[in-house]
Amino acid sequence: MVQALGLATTPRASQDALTVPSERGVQSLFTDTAPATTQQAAAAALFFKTHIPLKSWTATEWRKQPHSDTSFLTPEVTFLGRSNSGKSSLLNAILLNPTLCRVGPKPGKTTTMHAWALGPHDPKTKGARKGWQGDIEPKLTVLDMPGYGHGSQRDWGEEIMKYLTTRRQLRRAFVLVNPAHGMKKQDLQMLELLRRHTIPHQLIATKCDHDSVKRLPELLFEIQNQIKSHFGSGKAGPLLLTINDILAVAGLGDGQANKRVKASHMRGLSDVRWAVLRAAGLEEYAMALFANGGLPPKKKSAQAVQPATEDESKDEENIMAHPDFRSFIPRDAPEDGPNSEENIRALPETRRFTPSAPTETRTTTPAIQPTASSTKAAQQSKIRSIQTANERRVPSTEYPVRRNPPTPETGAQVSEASQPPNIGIGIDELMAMVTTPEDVRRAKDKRMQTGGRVRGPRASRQRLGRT
Ligand SMILES: Nc1nc2c(ncn2[C@@H]2O[C@H](COP(=O)(O)OP(=O)(O)OP(=O)(O)O)[C@@H](O)[C@H]2O)c(=O)[nH]1
Ligand SMILES: [Mg+2]
Repeated sequence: MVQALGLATTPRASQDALTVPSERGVQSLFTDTAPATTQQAAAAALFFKTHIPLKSWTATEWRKQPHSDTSFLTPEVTFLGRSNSGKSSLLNAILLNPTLCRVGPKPGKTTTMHAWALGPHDPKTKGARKGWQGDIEPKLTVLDMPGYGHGSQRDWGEEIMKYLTTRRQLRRAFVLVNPAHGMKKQDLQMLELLRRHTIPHQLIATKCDHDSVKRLPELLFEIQNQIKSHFGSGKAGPLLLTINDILAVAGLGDGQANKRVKASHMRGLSDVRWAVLRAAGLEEYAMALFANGGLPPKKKSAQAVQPATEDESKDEENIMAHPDFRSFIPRDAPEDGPNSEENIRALPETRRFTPSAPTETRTTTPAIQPTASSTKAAQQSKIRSIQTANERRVPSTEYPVRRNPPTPETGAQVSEASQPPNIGIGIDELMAMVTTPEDVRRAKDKRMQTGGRVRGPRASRQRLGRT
């Protein structure tokens, strides 16, 4: 059962086929999702090594993608955070390409959304890769976002708000926070927004290599306390489970743009990579890829795609058997062995995680039976559509699933536990988070009046007595 609960009981194999840089220096604290085992870390590293990022879209192009496009189904994860929190650096590090996203010491380096589609194509020809049987389909899209807060663009709020609230294939938003600065107002507002729209999210503490690293546990507790005191324990309680784990990364930048950072200085990347794969539902794929020595995992035969059984609709049992069962343990679960099955079963019913009501597809869509197709390509696409349809039948129970409001046609209801708390935040509030160049200039003026040092032409003019 321990394994079924997703605990990291697998001893670290000393002789793994693929070795990954030692990244365990900074441990993730508060992990309800078990940290990646050595094998999982290696599988994740192999996935990002074999799936090369290609620019998929930028800025507002996401709106133009037709729904029939295959990219519509490609899972997406995004990286959010204040300007200069290290989003682009983290992306470069996990995607193993130090020059992919522009990085700079000044806030506001990234000015628009960039989406990278990760597919198993040849990086030179961008076509099919040898040994991959022509498969170039992107498996995952990762997004680099402009930062909010100081130094950001005025149009940040509106566009990204629209993206976040309407993008259906968005599987998880990683919110990056510098623990030395703690949770700022904008970060808490961002969490409110994510909760309100039940967008799965997870915190990542960045730049943990600085002096702050010695005080890291203390700083992370502080972050957790800030979140707790901000949200309280009311109706938002169950949703607190979505940010149970704070991952920590370090050594991803040195203050100089595009300078290669030594891999040995990086910490915590494995856990982030694994979390990305988990968010996109690619763990099995990555492990199969790893087991297959970096070649495409063997596809399941059409027969292997079974229709959902009646048992699968029993949510309670599904949750118990779910490898991420630990994610559902409420924060204030009994202290003594909180992850033991007895303790979880001992929790009152109301305290257990209740999954949302069945999706419209589970009740209305019959399981799709595969049929023989004439061509291989047609067969493969058929299998894919069956898998997708069947996957939709049982929604992910790890995080509250975002869905449309219940419609009179389908009658689908959203259970109370998954109802977003009624926290008011809209475009206006988000716009207020954004600092304009005027704001920055005004802040500089203020600092000058109060005797603060200001750099730049105005300061030089002042020094030369020309003002
Ligand atoms: N020391 C240290 N510096 C880091 C780390 N990660 C990023 N940096 C530095 O922090 C600065 C900002 O990094 P970016 O990746 O550009 O930050 P960003 O969040 O993308 O910033 P915007 O694009 O402005 O929103 C750069 O100078 C990086 O070199 C880290 O883990 N440790
Ligand atoms: Mg950036």
